[in-house]
Amino acid sequence: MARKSAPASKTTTAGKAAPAEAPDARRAPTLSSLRAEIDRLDLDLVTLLNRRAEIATQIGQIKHSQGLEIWSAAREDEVIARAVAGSSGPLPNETLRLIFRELMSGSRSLQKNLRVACLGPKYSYSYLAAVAKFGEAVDHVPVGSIAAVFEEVNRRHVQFGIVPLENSTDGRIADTLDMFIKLPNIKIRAEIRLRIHHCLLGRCEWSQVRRVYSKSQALSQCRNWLGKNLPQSAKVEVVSTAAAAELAQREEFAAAVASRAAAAAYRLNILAENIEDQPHNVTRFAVIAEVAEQPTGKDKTTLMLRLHNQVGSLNRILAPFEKYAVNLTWIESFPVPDAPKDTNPAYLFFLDIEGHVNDPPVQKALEAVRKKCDRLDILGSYPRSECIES
Ligand SMILES: O=C(O)C(=O)C[C@]1(C(=O)O)C=C[C@@H](O)C=C1
Repeated sequence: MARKSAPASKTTTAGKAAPAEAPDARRAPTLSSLRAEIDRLDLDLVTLLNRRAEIATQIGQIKHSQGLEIWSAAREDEVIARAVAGSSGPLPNETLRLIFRELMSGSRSLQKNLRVACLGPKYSYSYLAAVAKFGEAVDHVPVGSIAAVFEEVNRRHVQFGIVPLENSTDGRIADTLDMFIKLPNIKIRAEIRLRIHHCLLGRCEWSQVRRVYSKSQALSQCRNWLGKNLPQSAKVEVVSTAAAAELAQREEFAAAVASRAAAAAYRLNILAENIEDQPHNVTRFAVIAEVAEQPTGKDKTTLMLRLHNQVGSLNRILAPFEKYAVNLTWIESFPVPDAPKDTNPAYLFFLDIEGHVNDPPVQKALEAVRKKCDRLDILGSYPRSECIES
């Protein structure tokens, strides 16, 4: 347990006079006395951390015996929220969040070694989102495309995948929505709302940059900045921001728009930071898996609907949500990929609603919606999440 520092009063609670203070106790703490105190606290922490890990292992055994999943997004959010609420500083909340994330990542890995796929290479924003949700103690499996993340989950090569759903500046990520159409059995298990700060990375001087590599969305999120500050350079789209950083590492007069973490990983200089046009630039990622999530009490649900190609069909499917007071938080239309070309294009709609599919008002609304559309897929109910820094 944490030891307390020397008492301020010389009188004990029992009213007896305390023994005279040793001369050195009155002196200001020294570097070595403070370090000795930290050494003692660290040993106490190690004991507590191991005790916690033992309990998490027992929980893992119970989960195995009951066929329950090891990872619980809702429980992990709850543990972090409780730690932050119980803190009176001076550690910043973000630091506490990172410590508890790694603590749970470590205790989870004692229960089971999880594999998590994301769009790579390492230090892409998808990779940063994966680390933000699962910590470092999982096998991160960076793959070459969003489609490959879905395939890895579908073939059970990994338990979870991380895919971007939408960006606050740039809108929906078509490659992800397209894969939900192809593999509607894949479920959303959690969301990660990651604040995205882009940097310009390179080996040369800013004035020498001839080409700027990045993922299309990142180039688009920095369009004004790039137009103003690097008007002469060619903008070249590549598969991910981390792939762009790799290229900027190899080419002398190239730069990449990528994360600060990518700068360190690919040994690049940060030529400029926070170059995103909108200061509030957030990407929402989905954690995808084969199995759906249990209700947590503060959930949302993502739906995919195919409408009849008729007047008023969108209106008809929205009415039940109003009737049963189910709040709608996102709506995106997407042309049906396999629709015949000679007719008006048919549209799929992606919708987020508040609540879990097991909640009675959501059930009633969905029962009514199902009767009014061609097809309804429930892509998942999962806990709503806070925005976190990248
Ligand atoms: O509470 C649990 O279910 C645990 O398995 C323990 C624990 C933790 O370390 O706190 C670990 C993994 C889960 O994802 C959530 C929490």
